[in-house]
Amino acid sequence: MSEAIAVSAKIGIIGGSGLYKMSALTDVQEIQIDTPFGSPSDALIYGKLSGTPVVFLARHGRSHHLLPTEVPYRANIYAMKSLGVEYIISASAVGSLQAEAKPVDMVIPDQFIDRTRLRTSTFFGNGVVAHIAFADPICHALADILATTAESLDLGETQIHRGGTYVCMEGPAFSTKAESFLYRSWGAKVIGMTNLTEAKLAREAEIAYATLALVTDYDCWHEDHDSVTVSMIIENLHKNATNAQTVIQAVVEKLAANPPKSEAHTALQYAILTDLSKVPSEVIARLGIIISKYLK
Ligand SMILES: CSC[C@H]1O[C@H](OP(=O)(O)O)[C@H](O)[C@@H]1O
Ligand SMILES: Nc1ncnc2[nH]cnc12
Repeated sequence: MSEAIAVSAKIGIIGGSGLYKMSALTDVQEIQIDTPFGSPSDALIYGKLSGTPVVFLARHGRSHHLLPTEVPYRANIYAMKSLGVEYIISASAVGSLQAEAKPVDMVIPDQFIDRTRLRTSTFFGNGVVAHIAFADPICHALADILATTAESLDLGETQIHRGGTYVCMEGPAFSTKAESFLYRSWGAKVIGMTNLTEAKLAREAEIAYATLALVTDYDCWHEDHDSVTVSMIIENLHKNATNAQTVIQAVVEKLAANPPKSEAHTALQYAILTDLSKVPSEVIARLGIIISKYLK
């Protein structure tokens, strides 16, 4: 179970492939948290960005030892919630499915398609049924701040693309050409392996969530890029990581000055179908802070 936690932060940052720390953090503390859903990917790193408290988590661990399937998504989101997080900025490496989004560009997606098969993407079950609305899986207000901020900065050759669909595949192998062409025919913009699962759990936890997707490659559909390789991705990730941190720090400043309202913050209000007074106390205890505000 979580111990008493001395720090809190309203803004969480989840760093994906290539973003294992935020260099500009000050007053840094490592926080080990245990949750009813197991241990997070790594210690949560509490610190201040431009004076604002934030908490950072490396999605695959700081040494990148977790496959996308192995990431403990529920523990990660629960741990963020237990520190008081209300907004999560996710930074993620993606392949581009459209020519206009070129490697080193940034995309702020607004939709997902689920191609995962091996993950638990809900806190509910075991006697408590809830169905969150997920038609708009990304917090518009947070995504708008991400896009507006990124557009206002000089990021060199990096261009910003507002909106687009992120296909979330299981991995760890990259797509076949047939799959890549299929996703293009669906009009999807980018492909990755992590963000849909995280966005669903964040919504259940009533945390606003948006993604800064960092384009590292053209997947395998592009005639000039026959297949995706990790070395190609890493090279572009290094170029992207500095820009991503610049954008995130500026976004944190805006969020701190003017935290937006988000529909995510009341996502469970009409979602829980079960009569919670009939649910065994151990089941309620496991859901803990996810549902505590709905217990009379
Ligand atoms: C290193 S390429 C594949 C890997 O990168 C992305 O990770 P993340 O979303 O955590 O940045 C992608 O989803 C795969 O997990
Ligand atoms: N082409 C790709 N497919 C899936 N995940 C990715 N992450 C970065 N590039 C990717």
